[in-house]
Amino acid sequence: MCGIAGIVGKSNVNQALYDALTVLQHRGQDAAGIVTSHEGRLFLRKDNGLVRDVFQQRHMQRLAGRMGIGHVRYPTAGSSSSAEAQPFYVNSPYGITLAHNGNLTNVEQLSREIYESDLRHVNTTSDSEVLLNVFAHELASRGKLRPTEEDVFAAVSGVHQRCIGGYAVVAMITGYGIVGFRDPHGIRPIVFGQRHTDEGGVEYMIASESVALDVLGFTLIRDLEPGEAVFITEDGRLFTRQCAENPSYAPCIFEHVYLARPDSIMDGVSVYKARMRMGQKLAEKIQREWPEHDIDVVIPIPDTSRTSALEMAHHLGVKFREGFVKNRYIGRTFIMPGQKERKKSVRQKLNAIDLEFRGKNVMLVDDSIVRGTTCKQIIQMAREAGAKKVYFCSAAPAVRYPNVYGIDMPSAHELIAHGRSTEEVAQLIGADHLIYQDLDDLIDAVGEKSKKLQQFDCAVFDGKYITGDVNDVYLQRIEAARNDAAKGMSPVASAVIDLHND
Ligand SMILES: O=P(O)(O)OC[C@H]1O[C@H](OP(=O)(O)OP(=O)(O)O)[C@H](O)[C@@H]1O
Ligand SMILES: NC(=O)CC[C@H](N)C(=O)O
Ligand SMILES: [Mg+2]
Repeated sequence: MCGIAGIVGKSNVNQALYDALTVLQHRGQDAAGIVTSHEGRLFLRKDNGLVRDVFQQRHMQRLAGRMGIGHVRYPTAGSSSSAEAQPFYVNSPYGITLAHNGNLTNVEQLSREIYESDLRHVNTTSDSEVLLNVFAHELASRGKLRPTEEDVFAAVSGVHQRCIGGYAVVAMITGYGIVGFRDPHGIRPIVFGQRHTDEGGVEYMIASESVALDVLGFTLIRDLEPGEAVFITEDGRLFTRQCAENPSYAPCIFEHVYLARPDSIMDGVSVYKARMRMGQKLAEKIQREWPEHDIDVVIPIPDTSRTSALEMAHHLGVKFREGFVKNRYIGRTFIMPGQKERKKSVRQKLNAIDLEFRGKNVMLVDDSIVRGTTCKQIIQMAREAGAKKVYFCSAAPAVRYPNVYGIDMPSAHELIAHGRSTEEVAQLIGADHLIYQDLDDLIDAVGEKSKKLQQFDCAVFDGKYITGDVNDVYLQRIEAARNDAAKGMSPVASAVIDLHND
């Protein structure tokens, strides 16, 4: 998951895009970028680092223009080199820049096609640069000097026919406008909204999560449907079109578990409320399967599990206490690139308040257990703080299978629950008792109040990949290419062939 944003405004959009990326920072901490367009010229700034580190005042001053797009990156393909920071650029046709959240599963075939049939050159190993070239080729093949919305939507249909995987995209066509589109299963999220300027004009924004619209004073119009595209012209006219032949809703359920901010509304569902229902269902499971429990206190593992832990404690009728204090200057550990960094960060990030643990049977609650980095250390910290018994609860089911649609979990063997029973995981992490949410309960927690959400991409829990093209051979290939050890090898840095960027 990365964060994407695009704005067509009535005055310079650089500051608004910067603010939007700051709000979306939880979706990617590795690199950030913004490109704006002014009188047919593009202005780009992108690099590795957090938003606040990448953009200095001199960069902001250069980013002139009333429309632009931005990106915060968490790599799932290629390398984490700054050459793969987004947005990406191609000069033909029109000058197109693109920012992508997701991951393509047929990128090897597409790369071949781009070179052999489309006669295009791609200079990095990023799937997003491939996606940009597919879109550019489809738009070029319309053969128009001045593209209309019909041409843009036809190009998106071409992308849907060729690309497989998860993708939520914003792309800027220099001199024409900004297009946003979503893959035909709606795996990755994307919304759009509007705000009125004091002069009575309307500005439009496209973003990964509604919280970015909220914070910038835009009102949410709606989510893009799976397969749908929205095109906003530079002069502020908005068009939408369904561009896929057989679209179906199967959004990634992990957005609700961990990725998204709780104050976002996704596909009509409040992430906050979905997490509360996860907590309630966990409490019901404990009451059902362990009615004689002796839990003295429920303690969340900050940050993401707070919402479900509070609700779980309430429904269990057990005290809720904040037993861990989080260092507000440390970001999310799960989306850090290497295991060494992740491990170190847990200790730096969380510290126990001993008096909440001493002599008690504590139930620690996290939103999920993925590699087990967090829970192993946290359980040890709880014991060191004097807990009598340490129980552990996960608001998501066991993560047993890789993700291939935009979350960096490529290697089954790095997942602590892969091929292991709940008891085996409990032993490995050192818990006296471990409880996972049932998948049906998670699905109900997210979808029960929604008519359109009957299906989700739950591949990390059940191994069923919604795009139908993911088999063992593919999984072995990405595991070999992207496991932690492989990523740790020094990458052959791609040269930056790009717009001026300093
Ligand atoms: O089993 P693991 O591999 O450790 O992954 C799971 C943990 O990682 C995430 O926390 P993170 O620190 O990324 O973010 P948060 O502050 O939003 O909870 C998640 O909330 C779990 O705590
Ligand atoms: N997490 C994402 O959405 C990543 C987007 C893209 N696959 C990249 O690696 O840059
Ligand atoms: Mg966490």
